[in-house]
Amino acid sequence: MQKTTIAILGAGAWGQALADLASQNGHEVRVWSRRGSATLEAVISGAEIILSAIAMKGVSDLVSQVKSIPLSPNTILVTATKGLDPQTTSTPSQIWQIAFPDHPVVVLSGPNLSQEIQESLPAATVVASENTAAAELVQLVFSSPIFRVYTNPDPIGVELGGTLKNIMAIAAGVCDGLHLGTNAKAALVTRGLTEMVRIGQSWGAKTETFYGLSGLGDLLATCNSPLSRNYQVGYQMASGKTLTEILAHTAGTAEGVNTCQVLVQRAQQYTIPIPLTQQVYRLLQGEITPRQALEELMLRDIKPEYHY
Ligand SMILES: NC(=O)C1=CN([C@@H]2O[C@H](COP(=O)(O)OP(=O)(O)OC[C@H]3O[C@@H](n4cnc5c(N)ncnc54)[C@H](O)[C@@H]3O)[C@@H](O)[C@H]2O)C=CC1
Ligand SMILES: O=C(CO)COP(=O)(O)O
Repeated sequence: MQKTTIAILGAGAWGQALADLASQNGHEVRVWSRRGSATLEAVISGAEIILSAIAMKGVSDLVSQVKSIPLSPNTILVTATKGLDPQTTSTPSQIWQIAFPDHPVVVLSGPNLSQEIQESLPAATVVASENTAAAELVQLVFSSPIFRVYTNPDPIGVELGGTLKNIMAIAAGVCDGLHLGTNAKAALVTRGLTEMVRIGQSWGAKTETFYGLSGLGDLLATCNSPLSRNYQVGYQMASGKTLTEILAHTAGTAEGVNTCQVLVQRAQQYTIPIPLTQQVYRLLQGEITPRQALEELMLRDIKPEYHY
């Protein structure tokens, strides 16, 4: 394909991996980091695609900074952040789209542990947008023999899959850390997916999106890999460490911690049942031990698996 100019905002593990994938495909890639020497203006000037891969806590501020810089009207905005805004409970793509109503916004999300991608191991991802042409361009830019990219028309569903699975990955880490066995893990991941679907429906996401790469796919990757920072948080909590101790020694961002708090707030507002998320929340708050969280989940009122 034609050489494209891409600005990657965020030089963390994920921003760097995505920058390398685009560079390997021959595109002109410029990376901006808040600690780097290049200005934001210089990095995004003339870029056809601006991709943000920063942590959730910086998204609103970054959006305001980008908004103060004139962009070409065709510039495509891509978000690869997996989190929720604590003030508004909005997703990153919603924040970008509200600030740039006339620009196409694309969500990039999938089972993509950055370390494996940096080792050139094969992976697949999803680029989702209401603007099909924008999603197809981003698909072309990143597709390679080691990175298979699918398009999808449900950006909110794709984004929520990647965001909500982080809470389940914390729970899966606890499950493995307590050596609860394969049956327990299967039950947790399956009921976790049911909870993700329920939350997604309240946001207007399509149910089937959660059964794809960005939902079930990312759930499986993150709940089963010690490379996941969220899984590590749960695993270490099972050994009795406090959240503060764990985060002090965690390299990188475990978004599930913040997402869990925001989701509890949103679930109260919209009356969404979120039993697993509630227990992860209470555990992270230091209100209960991992064993107590397990007991409370197992002793809930018995009920049908589905309400058909
Ligand atoms: N590492 C991975 O395997 C994957 C990560 N993600 C998501 O990508 C996002 C970034 O994750 P990582 O790169 O792994 O984290 P990281 O901790 O390695 O890097 C975070 C980046 O965000 C920047 N940042 C943090 N606060 C900021 C602020 N206030 N203003 C501007 N920049 C700020 C940091 O400078 C850094 O460049 C997260 O939402 C994560 O869930 C998504 C897919 C895979
Ligand atoms: O989102 C990820 C894989 O798709 C990365 O997971 P962690 O943020 O838990 O490391």
